[in-house]
Amino acid sequence: MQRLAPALRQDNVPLDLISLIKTILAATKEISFRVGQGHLSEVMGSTLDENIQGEVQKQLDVVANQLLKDILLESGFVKAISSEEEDTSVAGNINGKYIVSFDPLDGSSNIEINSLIGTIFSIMEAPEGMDASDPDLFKQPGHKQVCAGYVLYGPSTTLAMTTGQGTHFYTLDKTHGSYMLTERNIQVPKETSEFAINMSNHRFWQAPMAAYIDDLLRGKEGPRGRNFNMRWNGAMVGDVHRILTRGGFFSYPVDNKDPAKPAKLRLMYEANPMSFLIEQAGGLSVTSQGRIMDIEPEDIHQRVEVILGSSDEVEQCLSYYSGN
Ligand SMILES: O=P(O)(O)OC[C@H]1O[C@](O)(COP(=O)(O)O)[C@@H](O)[C@@H]1O
Ligand SMILES: [Mg+2]
Ligand SMILES: [Mg+2]
Repeated sequence: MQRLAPALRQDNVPLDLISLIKTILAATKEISFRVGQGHLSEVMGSTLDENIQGEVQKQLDVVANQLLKDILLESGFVKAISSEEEDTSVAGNINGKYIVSFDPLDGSSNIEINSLIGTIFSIMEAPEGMDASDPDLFKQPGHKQVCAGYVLYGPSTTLAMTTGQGTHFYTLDKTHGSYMLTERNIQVPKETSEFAINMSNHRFWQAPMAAYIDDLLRGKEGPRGRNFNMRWNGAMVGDVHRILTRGGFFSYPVDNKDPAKPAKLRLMYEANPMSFLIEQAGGLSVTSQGRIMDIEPEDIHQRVEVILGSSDEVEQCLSYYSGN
């Protein structure tokens, strides 16, 4: 079994990028330890503060954010960071080559039920000639990512990561504190009979998504001629991990539940990194209008519709929008 750094060197990943990845992963090892301590850790529970999205932050969100932020800003590798838990981007080293966006804890409503949570990150090169505090540093489409990944704090701590040369799984060996390469070149099967969507929003969806899901639910007797199974983790990291492992369809579509918030997932630190991982594993990741990684961002916290997973099923879903 190979350790992470030699595996990345073998893929000719630049040494400064490897150092940055190792820096992010050092924070995730600490988060993994704290998550594993559960209620033994004094960091469980809620703070009274709300983040910019108006959600009550869990204490663990705050701690995970602080760990990542501190280690990244101290490293000197980054020009700026942006995080779900920071209202604005935070300036780092003016000479830093990279910018990092992250969701320090994804699936935070799962914390108190001891279920799946994770950290999602996305790395791009910083455009030259811009100030470290310039929020426009982050206004680059997802296809500019040089690395993306998540760490899933499940029964084992698993890293899924891509540097543009396939998506690979690594497992944290807690006896040595090292991420070990456990599966190279993950492939998302083209076909699937499993879907993930928050069904409780059905009445708020647009007609094409409702029609697509209704046809899946009709199973063997419906137009698809086979039965479909459903899974929903309430944490995108858990759902995407299942899809990378055995295929599947995932969507958080636009809905009219809250007109001020037609989409739920965040482009910069949820949709873009997951899209890079899924595409590098042969899957598709789109909105009903086009490829997610081609979206020109306008805001570091912008939300976006997400439809991703096994390519045949994503295409099936899109055919309901195009009427084909
Ligand atoms: O509450 P719902 O509708 O089940 O939404 C679940 C979705 O919300 C998220 O948890 C949002 O992430 P955060 O926990 O980082 O806010 C996604 O991971 C997940 O897919
Ligand atoms: Mg999240
Ligand atoms: Mg979060």
